[in-house]
Amino acid sequence: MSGAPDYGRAFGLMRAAAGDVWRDYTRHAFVEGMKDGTLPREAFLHYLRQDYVFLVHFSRAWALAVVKSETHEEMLLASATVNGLISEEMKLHIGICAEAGISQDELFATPERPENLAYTRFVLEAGYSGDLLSLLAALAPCVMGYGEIGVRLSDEATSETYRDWINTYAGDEYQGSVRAVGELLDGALARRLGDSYDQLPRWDGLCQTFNMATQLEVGFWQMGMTP
Ligand SMILES: Cc1ncc(C[n+]2csc(CCO)c2C)c(N)n1
Repeated sequence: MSGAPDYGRAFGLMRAAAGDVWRDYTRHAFVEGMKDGTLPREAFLHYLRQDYVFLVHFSRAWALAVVKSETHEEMLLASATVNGLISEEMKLHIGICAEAGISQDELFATPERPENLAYTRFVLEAGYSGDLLSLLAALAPCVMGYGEIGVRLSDEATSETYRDWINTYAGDEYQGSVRAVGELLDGALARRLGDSYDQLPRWDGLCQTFNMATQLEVGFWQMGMTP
């Protein structure tokens, strides 16, 4: 699609293979509601509370990426992501929830929705039973999708209501980390499978993992619409 940021070759191929599912994710009604400010505050805060729980498990999945790394460079990037998640992204959630009167105790005690559990445990399982490639294929929709959504909403938003959220993902710091994950994915594939990785039988399975994680993102937005 024209105008979408470039996050590397493998991501571009996986995104194209995912077809309409990618669009369902990145242009979900929840996203469009943040764009024009019509998303009810109650839905947004419910989403944020679930997303806090999500980030706890996602941090664990990125920690598993350190375990599954085979080079110092891979370890550096995976560990930087673990740190970014715990010390930056989770703080955004704690801050916005605090402003809305949701205490840390309340936030930390959020009961996990099944759609949330399904997504994070799917990602962790891809990592437990697979190698770094399987794990990164499951992690990529989350990282790149929010990068794409952030950039588009930063251009197209017609309301200031959700500007903090949009700016976090559209910002240079986050965009730099998405490009770095794109390079990690490209490098990890070339290292393990060679440059023609997309011609191998293994590639289909990786695209299926990416596709399933993208569907689980759609389910997560849907869950967000029903507090
Ligand atoms: C449901 C859901 N999907 C994606 C993200 C965004 N996100 C979560 S972890 C991570 C990687 C580290 O930068 C990113 C970008 C989110 N917050 N919630």
